[in-house]
Amino acid sequence: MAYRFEKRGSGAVFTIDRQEKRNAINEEVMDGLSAAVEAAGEDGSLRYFVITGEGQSAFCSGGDLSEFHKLRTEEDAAPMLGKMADILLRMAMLPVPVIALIDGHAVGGGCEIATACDFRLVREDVKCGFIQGTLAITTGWGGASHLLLKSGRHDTALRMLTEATPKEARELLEYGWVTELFAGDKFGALDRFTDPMERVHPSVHRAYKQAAVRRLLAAGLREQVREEVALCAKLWAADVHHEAVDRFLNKKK
Ligand SMILES: CC[C@@H](C(=O)O)C(=O)SCCNC(=O)CCNC(=O)[C@H](O)C(C)(C)COP(=O)(O)OP(=O)(O)OC[C@H]1O[C@@H](n2cnc3c(N)ncnc32)[C@H](O)[C@@H]1OP(=O)(O)O
Repeated sequence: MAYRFEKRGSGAVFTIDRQEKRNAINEEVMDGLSAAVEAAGEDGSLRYFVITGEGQSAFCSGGDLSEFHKLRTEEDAAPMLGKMADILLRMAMLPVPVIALIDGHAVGGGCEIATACDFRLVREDVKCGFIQGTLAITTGWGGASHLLLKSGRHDTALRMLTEATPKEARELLEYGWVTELFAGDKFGALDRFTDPMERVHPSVHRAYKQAAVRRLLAAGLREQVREEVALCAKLWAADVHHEAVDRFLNKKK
């Protein structure tokens, strides 16, 4: 199984479990996350939803390039990009706080997943970044739209996207992307973070979350994500992208 979905106390935790691929997202993980988001949306007892990666090497390394490299054209790429973008939108709109528990590097689509969450708890020595630019594509799962609408700072958001380099967690704390840094056990960090929330009636969280979602939707998040998917799909078809992915996949051969 490429993922796990478990209740943990009053929360639910989705764990991507593909350490050998640095927790890259394939169709199986997408389908699992989609089902988990649906179940979480229907669970009235849930206080928060957490997404994390197994092991300490990577939270998530983005789309599984060995699997998605077979998508060659704009028409091939758009459904895959649109499917994950829709799952992340639904995850972002869950009626409870959504937390990315980042205990390893988060790059490419992994950084998009984290950005779609409400909070990002990040181990202090990991790096995160929208490295898609190094593959001659933009973000294609809606990450830039989530970032640009949620981020207080236009300049740091654009820097993250355009520089396309993984950045130290400490720098991303200054940027406002990291909510809180941690060292040591990730579930200890999660419990310290959720402890104050546990003392507030869950209906309060759900009410604030509803207000936050309403603001994002009013600002056009859904439409912007759709445009982002289309733009990425166009770039996906170019030779320069396929050559960059070839280089990544063949780097050790
Ligand atoms: C498709 C959607 C698109 C989007 O819309 O956002 C994307 O996500 S594009 C994908 C962006 N991701 C990448 O470019 C890959 C990034 N990976 C890395 O930078 C590194 O792997 C890492 C995450 C920093 C970890 O580095 P390290 O610990 O040194 O591991 P390795 O690099 O040696 O990787 C081990 C193993 O895993 C394979 N791997 C890693 N990432 C992916 C991936 N995204 N897809 C497929 N395979 C991946 C890597 O090839 C190695 O395999 P082996 O050589 O067979 O061991």
